[in-house]
Amino acid sequence: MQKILSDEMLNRMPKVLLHDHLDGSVRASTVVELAKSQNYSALPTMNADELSDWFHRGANKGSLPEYLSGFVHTCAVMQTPEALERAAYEHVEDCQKDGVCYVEVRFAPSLHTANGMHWDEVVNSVLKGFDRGERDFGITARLIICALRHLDSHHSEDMAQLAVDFRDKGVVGFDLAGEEGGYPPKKHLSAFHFCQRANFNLTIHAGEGFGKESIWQAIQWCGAHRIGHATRLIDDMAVHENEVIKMGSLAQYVLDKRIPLEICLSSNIHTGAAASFETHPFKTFYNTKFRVTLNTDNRLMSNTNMTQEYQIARDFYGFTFSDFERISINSMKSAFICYRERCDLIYHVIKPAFAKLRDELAAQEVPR
Ligand SMILES: O=c1[nH]cnc2c1ncn2[C@@H]1O[C@H](CO)[C@@H](O)[C@H]1O
Ligand SMILES: [Zn+2]
Repeated sequence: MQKILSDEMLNRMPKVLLHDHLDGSVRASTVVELAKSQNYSALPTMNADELSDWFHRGANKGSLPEYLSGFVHTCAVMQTPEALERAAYEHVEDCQKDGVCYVEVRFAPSLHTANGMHWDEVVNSVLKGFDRGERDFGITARLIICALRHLDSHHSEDMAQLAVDFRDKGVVGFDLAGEEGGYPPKKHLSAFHFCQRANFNLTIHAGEGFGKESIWQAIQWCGAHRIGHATRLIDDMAVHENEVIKMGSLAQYVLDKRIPLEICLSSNIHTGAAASFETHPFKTFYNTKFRVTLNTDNRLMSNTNMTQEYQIARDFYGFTFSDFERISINSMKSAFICYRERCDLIYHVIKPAFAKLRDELAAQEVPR
């Protein structure tokens, strides 16, 4: 019989988080403290709980541009090396408390130069926070650098170069983020080609605020190895009674090449990429054997964490212990660290922890 998976057990499952924005996940209390110390007076409230609600209300309007509007404030208070290091350090701590064993955090360095920091200093400060966090909390944190899709191709080329420059210091990938409609990834081809020639990792936000064409461009023009969100990939499939009965060539390609999809359930509801958890295509993707991963996107704006995303998978899609183990392992397989490190984490961290939890579950009294 199916055992009940408690929230506490979901929290303790070793989770792998591949899509999590630094500037969308900073603690509300930290935003308030930084604002006070920096005399930043534009926050709507100086009360951390109210601020947290305010961010979430602003994000939960069913549109990506509205969702993104709150980032002005988090970025405004992260303009010094100390503030960035603190946010990065706390990020690792929060992930560890959430049962995450490996996290790839992303952010856009160009949003942190308002007070004159150079990109190198920006990136170094975040990596310093991760280093300290890794030592104190015993989990692994790596960085992905985002270019912003509404800026020009010189900007994305600079960010691609920056990411590759830091490849041996903790940066593992390059991404394109920001408003999707009207800003196709193809506009930043030179940055992606630069990364490809450097044998570097690429993920691209696509199929969230725009349709499947954006996913197609991200993969076939830009060479993305993973897709951020990919929600609208469902538009390339004919579904009847929850079964995929026909697939277009793009969906078939994504399935056959095992391209990982960085699914962000709560965030998708907030931005309007999906209307509800019930109608979200995640379960269809999972049942059809797409390489899906579960992610938070923005823990502050979407008022979530990994345990909560796992709760949603349990409550709305009937996920079992084995499903969660598969998701954690598949996510780790999809990470941007090297193969040996991925295997190490799978065989020495994830599998043993799931084995222990499985024993605990087996020891639970079975109702007669
Ligand atoms: O769901 C999203 N879709 C697209 N862009 C996003 C999303 N969440 C955050 N950002 C954008 O990425 C930047 C760097 O972290 C953020 O400042 C925000 O503008
Ligand atoms: Zn994102």
